[in-house]
Amino acid sequence: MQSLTPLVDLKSLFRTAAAPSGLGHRVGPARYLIQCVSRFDAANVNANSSSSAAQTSGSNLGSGYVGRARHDWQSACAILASKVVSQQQDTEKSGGADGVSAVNGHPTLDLVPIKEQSNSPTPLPKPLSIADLSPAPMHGSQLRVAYQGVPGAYSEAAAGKAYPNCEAIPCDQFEVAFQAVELWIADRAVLPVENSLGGSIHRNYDLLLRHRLHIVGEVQLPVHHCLLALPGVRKEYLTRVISHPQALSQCEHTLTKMGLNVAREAVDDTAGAAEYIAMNNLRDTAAIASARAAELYGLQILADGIQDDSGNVTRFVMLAREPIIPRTDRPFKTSIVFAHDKGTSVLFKVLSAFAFRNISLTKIESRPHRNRPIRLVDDANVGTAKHFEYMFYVDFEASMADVRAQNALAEVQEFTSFLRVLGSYPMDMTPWAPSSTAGD
Ligand SMILES: O=C(O)C(=O)C[C@]1(C(=O)O)C=C[C@@H](O)C=C1
Repeated sequence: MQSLTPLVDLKSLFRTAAAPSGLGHRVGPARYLIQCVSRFDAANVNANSSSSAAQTSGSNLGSGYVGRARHDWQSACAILASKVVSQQQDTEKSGGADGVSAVNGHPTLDLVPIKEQSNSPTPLPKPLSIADLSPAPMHGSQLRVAYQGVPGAYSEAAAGKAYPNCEAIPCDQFEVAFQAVELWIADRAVLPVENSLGGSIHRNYDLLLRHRLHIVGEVQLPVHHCLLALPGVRKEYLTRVISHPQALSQCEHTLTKMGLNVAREAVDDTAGAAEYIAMNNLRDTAAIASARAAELYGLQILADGIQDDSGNVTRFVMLAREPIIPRTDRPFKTSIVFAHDKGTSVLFKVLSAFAFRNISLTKIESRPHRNRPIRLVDDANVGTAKHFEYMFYVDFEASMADVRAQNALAEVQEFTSFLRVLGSYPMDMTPWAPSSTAGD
């Protein structure tokens, strides 16, 4: 009888996110979570109770975030990120990490590692209590989901679609959203990776590789853009349109057709553009953003549905510290990234490993190989050729629990010098209808 052995060491292909670095040896993740999350919770509750929460349908993403809570969260994230670095440096310098004072002039969170008991020469280890093990009291039952942008951003809507009852946590950069999950401040991150008109969001491909989070799901969000301005502002007054670069590129033709040949300026996110206009009372500037952003920041909708195509969809991935267990009872997708020392010549072989097994690829992306961007080739003695080096990202339609996918990856492993499974996760199969455009 033939014995079936797994062809790929699945464990080695999935890499797990580590506990917060620099703190792990003194404060375990659970204790770390108690200290930082409970502070933020207090700030959040205060802010939420003092502002009226405009609820999004199907989720509890309210405007309560707009005021203090968001500011608190964003400074908390910045402080936290710099604190981890400064703690690491302090620990390295002094061989110990006692108190941590203000960072960048901000008042700090209480993230000080637990001190040894000074009156006991040989402190006994303290038994774990149930409180050490259960993060539930700080979290409530709500999942905390980090996204890039401010309330009203499409990423916030994507977080609500992915996790309908979540507490959405705005982050000012993609990198901060990754760190929020790694540092146990958020449970998940929801980040855009590609848009049907604008293409890939390269930054997130690079960050997926740099960080150790796992893709645990995907959501596709129809993106319906509006042109927003202060009440009373007319199209003729505009000298500038601001938005996220993806949103600007998704509306380029429509803006031109509308006669808006004014300056385009890129900002961090669509809703942030709307907020900026409102905060600075800009009567010559319009933002491309969602109708929810108009509502949150008190702007009027000058034009509705200005995306160049009615089928404007952005695909987001959900990220977690742990992978999910792949299944075969529903359609799954798997995302991998690979490279080879001998450059792009292996690409055909890798792709054929999937073709042979009738596994469809849904996406292929290449990014510069940051560790070794250029390879010098000098085989003809006529100067030195320079080859650019790439990392290849491939999504394919199969679960890692499917033996076809395991065999394909075993083969891919033979052809590559680096291979990592970024995640195996359920495909977003929600029925979808194109949204209307300004021309309809
Ligand atoms: O700016 C926002 O609202 C975002 O959520 C970001 C983002 C993106 O990065 O592509 C998300 C969806 C749209 O495609 C436009 C912008």
